[in-house]
Amino acid sequence: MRKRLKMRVQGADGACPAPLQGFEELHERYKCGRRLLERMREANFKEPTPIQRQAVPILCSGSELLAIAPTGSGKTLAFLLPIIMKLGTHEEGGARALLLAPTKELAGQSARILRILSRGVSGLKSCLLTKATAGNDFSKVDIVVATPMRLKILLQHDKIDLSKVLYLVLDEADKLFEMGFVEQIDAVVAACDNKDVTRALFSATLPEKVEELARSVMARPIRLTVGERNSASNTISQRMVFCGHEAGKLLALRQIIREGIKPPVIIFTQSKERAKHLAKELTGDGLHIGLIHAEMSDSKREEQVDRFRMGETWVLIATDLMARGMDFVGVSTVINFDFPGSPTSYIHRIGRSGRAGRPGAAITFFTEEDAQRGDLKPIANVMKNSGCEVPEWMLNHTGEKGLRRRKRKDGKEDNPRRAPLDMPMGADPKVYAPDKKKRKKTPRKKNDDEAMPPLPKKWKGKSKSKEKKEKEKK
Ligand SMILES: Nc1ncnc2c1ncn2[C@@H]1O[C@H](COP(=O)(O)OP(=O)(O)OP(=O)(O)O)[C@@H](O)[C@H]1O
Repeated sequence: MRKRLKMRVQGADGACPAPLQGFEELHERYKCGRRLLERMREANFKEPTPIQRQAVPILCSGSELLAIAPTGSGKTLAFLLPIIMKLGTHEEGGARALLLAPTKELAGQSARILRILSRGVSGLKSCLLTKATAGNDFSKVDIVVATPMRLKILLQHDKIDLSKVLYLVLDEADKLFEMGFVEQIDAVVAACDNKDVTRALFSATLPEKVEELARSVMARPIRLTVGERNSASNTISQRMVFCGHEAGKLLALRQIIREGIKPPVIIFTQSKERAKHLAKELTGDGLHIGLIHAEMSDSKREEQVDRFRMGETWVLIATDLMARGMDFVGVSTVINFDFPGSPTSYIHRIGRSGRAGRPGAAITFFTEEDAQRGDLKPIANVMKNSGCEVPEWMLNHTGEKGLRRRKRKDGKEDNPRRAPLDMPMGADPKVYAPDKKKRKKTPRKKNDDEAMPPLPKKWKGKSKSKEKKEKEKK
């Protein structure tokens, strides 16, 4: 079965459990309750996807796991099922499973699926860590879903005990291990110090360097790969559209819309400024436009996600904030209005369509400057590897000396300077492009999740560890 489903297992020393034939087998093999199986059927999960067939038995057997499978291939259920099955029923005394995700939206989405699956099934209590829930009593919760920064601050204030955690899952693991998050991840991994903890890392992409880092927090994991490493889902048809210069992009977009495009659609820009500008340009075109970026308040972001999910908005203009993990049913097309900064970013952005085996489409705009920066070749290679036709010149085009995109020291993607969307045709982009040096800097948080609320008054008392020490003294 592994060969047929393009699954590869490494590091198991011949001890990898057999893949599942079907969900029913979970009852015989792992005593999965009938109600959970029923709930899955109700949710239309009839047959396991390849990653679920193999990852669920690995996690149920207690092995640590590094799982890499394409976008939209069902990784969420692959880590939620073993947790729900293994934790059984509600217990007080501290969280026994912890899910980490890089964005609030993704954490919220996983928490939502967890609630749907476990409601009325096991009595397990889960909590999504947000500003509003940060003061909760986590000793009464079985499963915590969080972003790393928020959790690290709770740990620093001694407001959560992770020593009972038996399952630690890092979703979109490569993003979590990017510079900026490493310190928080280290703190969380160190706090999950139960000797029986099982750690699992999931993503659609795992660059080799990041894999080394990821392995440093695990003990002899099994490495499971489904499909080709670092490739796009093969249900997405992909094409690039040449727009000349920045000014040509709006024209190209309106042309595509005029030709008829089926909603829902997601359009990615490289920055919140450009997302806002594009939304303004398209308002009045008769489209139902949504907009989401990291500068918005939590409630606004939530509202935008909900409206898009319910079909109230047809076109969601977004930054890379929405590129990871978000699952909107039936997104027909993803448009990369601004060229993605890396193949990883490309794979995740376009992976918002073509999910759960459905067909999807991705259109990527490029300008002469994108080609000069040498950005085309890596993306063209991803397209070719997933079976799309790509012109030969793109696969060989390495950009122009002196104009190539520079790599930042911290490994993060650097956004190139782009002329504004409303620049007149034929105008000199250098005149219109904002000068980086002169651009007014607004004070920015290191990353979005650092917006931690001040400690509620009731926390200002003794920390748990201080209380413990005092008790021990007595
Ligand atoms: N066994 C199944 N049968 C049918 N649909 C499924 C099954 N498992 C998951 N799905 C559906 O597939 C879609 C994608 O699942 P999920 O969000 O878990 O993908 P993913 O692999 O985590 O993607 P990404 O890499 O983008 O985060 C969801 O809509 C989910 O409901």
